[in-house]
Amino acid sequence: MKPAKSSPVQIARRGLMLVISSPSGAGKSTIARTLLETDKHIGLSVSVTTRQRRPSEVEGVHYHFKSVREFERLRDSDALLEWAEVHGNFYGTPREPVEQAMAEGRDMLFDIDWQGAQQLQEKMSADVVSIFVLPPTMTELQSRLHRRAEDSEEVIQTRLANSRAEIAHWREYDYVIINDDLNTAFDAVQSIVKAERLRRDRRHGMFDFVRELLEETPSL
Ligand SMILES: Nc1ncnc2c1ncn2[C@@H]1O[C@H](COP(=O)(O)OP(=O)(O)OP(=O)(O)O)[C@@H](O)[C@H]1O
Ligand SMILES: Nc1nc2c(ncn2[C@@H]2O[C@H](COP(=O)(O)O)[C@@H](O)[C@H]2O)c(=O)[nH]1
Repeated sequence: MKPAKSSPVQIARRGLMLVISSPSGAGKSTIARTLLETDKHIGLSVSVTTRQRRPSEVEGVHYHFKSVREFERLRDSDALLEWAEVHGNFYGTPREPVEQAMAEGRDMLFDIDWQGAQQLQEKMSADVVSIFVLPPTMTELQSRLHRRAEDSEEVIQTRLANSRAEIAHWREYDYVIINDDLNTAFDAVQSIVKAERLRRDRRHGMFDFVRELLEETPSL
């Protein structure tokens, strides 16, 4: 006999944590921004940082800009889910908005480095899907940092010097994409999000089915 038709899902599906990392200038923030604009079902985890605000950045939208003292206070009171020193500044993910989003089944995007990705993977591996973005060439990476024209030459050189060590972590990610043509790279990210949501929804829907299956004829 076939099991009874499954009833509506009882347990809330947890949100997806989409982590995107790359060396500076490879284009992860551009891809992330496009995803946030086109997909209303994903929100951005707004990090705290001790870095200087760039001319184009808005407090509370791109980052919460903090002094080192304020950052240390947040870190030491366990208000950060993960944190790292990157290119000489501190960055961290506020814990509370993430835990709330996950519990409510809302998907979240994290534009964080490999150290942060490792920490989230250790703490919340079941919820994390990670993508590493590579530049097509190192020359193009350098050109993009210059064309962006948001950082001093000294900062650009520091970021370029750090890029090889960052790229060395590519294998730790679930997906790796090359951001040569932006549309192609963005399509790949959209496909990943779609597939991962489908996988989670299907697995989640199985909870009720399996429960009913096992309850169907208890004597068997
Ligand atoms: N596929 C692409 N082709 C050409 N330019 C690109 C492409 N993707 C992004 N860019 C440009 O490259 C520059 C760097 O991109 P972006 O700021 O997104 O990099 P990032 O990886 O987020 O860097 P960071 O880690 O420093 O924040 C920007 O000026 C952006 O417009
Ligand atoms: N571990 C974390 N890394 C973060 C976080 N927020 C941003 N970042 C990463 O820092 C570098 C530099 O960013 P930029 O905005 O100064 O160019 C980049 O790799 C970001 O992904 C965070 O909360 N935690």
